Amino acid sequence: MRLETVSVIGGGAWGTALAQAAAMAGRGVTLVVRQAGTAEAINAARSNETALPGQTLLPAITASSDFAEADIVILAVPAQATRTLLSGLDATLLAGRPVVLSAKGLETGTLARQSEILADMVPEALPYVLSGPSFAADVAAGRPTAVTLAGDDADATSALATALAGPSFRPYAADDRIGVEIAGALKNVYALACGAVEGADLGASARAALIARAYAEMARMVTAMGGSAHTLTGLAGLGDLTLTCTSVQSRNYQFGMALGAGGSRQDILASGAKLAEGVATAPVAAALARSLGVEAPLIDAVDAVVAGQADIATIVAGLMSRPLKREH
Ligand SMILES: NC(=O)c1ccc[n+]([C@@H]2O[C@H](COP(=O)([O-])OP(=O)(O)OC[C@H]3O[C@@H](n4cnc5c(N)ncnc54)[C@H](O)[C@@H]3O)[C@@H](O)[C@H]2O)c1
Ligand SMILES: O=P(O)(O)OC[C@H](O)CO
Repeated sequence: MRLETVSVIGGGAWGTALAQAAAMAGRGVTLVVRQAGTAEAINAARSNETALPGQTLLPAITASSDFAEADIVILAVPAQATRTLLSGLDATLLAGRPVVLSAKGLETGTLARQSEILADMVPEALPYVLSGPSFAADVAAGRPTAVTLAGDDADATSALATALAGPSFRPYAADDRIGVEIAGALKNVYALACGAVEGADLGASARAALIARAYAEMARMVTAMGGSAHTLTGLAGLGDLTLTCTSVQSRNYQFGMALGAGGSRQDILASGAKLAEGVATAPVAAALARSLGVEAPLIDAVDAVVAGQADIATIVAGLMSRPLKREH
């Protein structure tokens, strides 16, 4: 299959960074944004100053408000926007082509993973999931980054990984789309919790304990969903959980810090917080855990705090007084 040209749909931080990564890999790239004026501004400045300031875009990138035909399509809009986005695209331009899903979240209402949304909307597309520890600013600046790229056909996934790999961007091919998607969605929920630990000044020991118990909870969720817990030993699991749960640079972590300091979801959003996917995913993950019969006290805790149903002190007291049990 020809893998020369790439359309990245979504002109935010991540879409811009992935466009840059694809250009570094030698691909010809169209960065598809919603407004013609935005495309003109990006092309004129050779930079997407609103979404990813200070990054000069490579010459192989052209911004456009039209979705043109490409060998590889990368979707990089927020998880809650994927269905709307797909409903407005010409499905014939996606049929039989690799469509790389890069949003990290579960859909409100349907509880769907990103690739389930794609299967609903464009069943003829070939789904791939890209996830792992990767801040947009790092990727765009050419700092070393490694991610997981999961797809159903091993040879085709390796070929796609090769087409997107560059000197500073290293995709590892994998086959567990479910595990990778659940890991990417849940790490944002746990990053809210870890940020709250920092915001409430509960200490580095509490944060490390939280990360370890989050990993165990994530493994229960992935297994119940039909994925492999082994996937979590990789970049999309341990890698991204570590990055997002320990970095003030993470938007989910920042949102959690504000919650931990006593802010309400409404106030934090009103103060202009950046996209924090865990906020929408927490209640979906809690519903998913309930539907699967999976014990998920950490997801439930984040859900309760985000919904304003419990304060941090009450949540911590509740978690610390759960019946003692064996670790494994
Ligand atoms: N920023 C990162 O470091 C990073 C890294 C890995 C993954 N991600 C994931 O990428 C996804 C997008 O994040 P982001 O950082 O780019 O967010 P962002 O807020 O910077 O940008 C989101 C973009 O999506 C566009 N958009 C929203 N709804 C749309 C629609 N219906 N149609 C077309 N465009 C639409 C917005 O105009 C905006 O340009 C999230 O799921 C996030 O978890 C982000
Ligand atoms: O800034 P965040 O919290 O959305 O995290 C960005 C990436 O997902 C990190 O891998």
